[in-house]
Amino acid sequence: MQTVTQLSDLRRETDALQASGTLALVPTMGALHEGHLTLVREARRAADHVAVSIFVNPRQFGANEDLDAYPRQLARDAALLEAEGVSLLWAPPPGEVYPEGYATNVSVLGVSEGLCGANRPGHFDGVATVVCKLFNQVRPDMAFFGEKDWQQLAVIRRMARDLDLTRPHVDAIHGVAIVREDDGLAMSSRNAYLSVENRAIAATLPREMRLAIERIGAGDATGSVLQTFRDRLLDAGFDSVDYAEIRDARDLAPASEPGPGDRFFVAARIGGTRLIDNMPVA
Ligand SMILES: Nc1ncnc2c1ncn2[C@@H]1O[C@H](COP(=O)(O)OP(=O)(O)OP(=O)(O)O)[C@@H](O)[C@H]1O
Ligand SMILES: CC(C)(CO)[C@@H](O)C(=O)[O-]
Ligand code: BAL
Repeated sequence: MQTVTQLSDLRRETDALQASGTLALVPTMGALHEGHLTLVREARRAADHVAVSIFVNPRQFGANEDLDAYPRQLARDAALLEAEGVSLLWAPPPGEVYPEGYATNVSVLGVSEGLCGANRPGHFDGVATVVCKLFNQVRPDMAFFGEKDWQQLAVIRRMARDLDLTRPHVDAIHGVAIVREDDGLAMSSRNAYLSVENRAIAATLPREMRLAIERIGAGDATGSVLQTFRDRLLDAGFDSVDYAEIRDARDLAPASEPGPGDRFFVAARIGGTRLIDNMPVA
């Protein structure tokens, strides 16, 4: 595996890889876990070569968010990726991605609004901007993202479609199902922030989501199911629920009568850590 940190070295490496087959990109912010490694394995199955980027992107963190605290463990991550047969690790410093004078923003309307977009103003501009840059830097044939960040995936697909991206083309942007811990909690680098006590409470999130979906399936009124869901998370020990909403899985439009094709989206906070999850309604 080649580790590259400078743009001036990147093109040589990606050209060499693409001379002998297809190239898949897996963008990450590092602190890798089984969720990321599942993306890498799917990418390896689909392409001849896999590139992984590790970049903690300052532009997608709000002023009061955890940019400084975000876990950085490049040597450990590099060893994990090497063991998975990754060909290229692209790990630029912030100044390489946003040099002095950098002034361009990619903003995707519609799907960026609501859900995480409402709680984290500017977050999806930061995501769209850096993913657009990563695509142009690496020019992969395909890219892999996790469905844990479902709204992010919708934003990236919308951007690729709207900007007529070809490397990768929108049809080559793949979503990978959420990888969960044994107790159902969606894997996330931020789970490492949880105390032992809060980690146990965190598992009530997917459990309560399944219960709520069952009640909706049984015909209970959605409004009262969602209110009970919020109350039960707070009773379990969560500090707050940022949102608990059912939306169309594709365009994220609010669903008035939940049914097939809709998903349940939740963000909730515990001990200062913000957890997100989503599941199909039917
Ligand atoms: N549990 C998971 N299952 C599937 N994909 C995942 C999972 N966790 C992360 N990913 C995907 O890995 C990619 C990189 O995500 P990122 O590095 O932000 O990790 P993360 O665990 O989501 O971190 P964070 O705690 O910051 O949300 C994204 O496409 C994300 O959706
Ligand atoms: C896609 C991404 C790597 C862009 O910084 C990030 O949002 C993430 O890790 O999901
Ligand atoms: N996993 C999405 C990246 C973020 O929360 O900033």
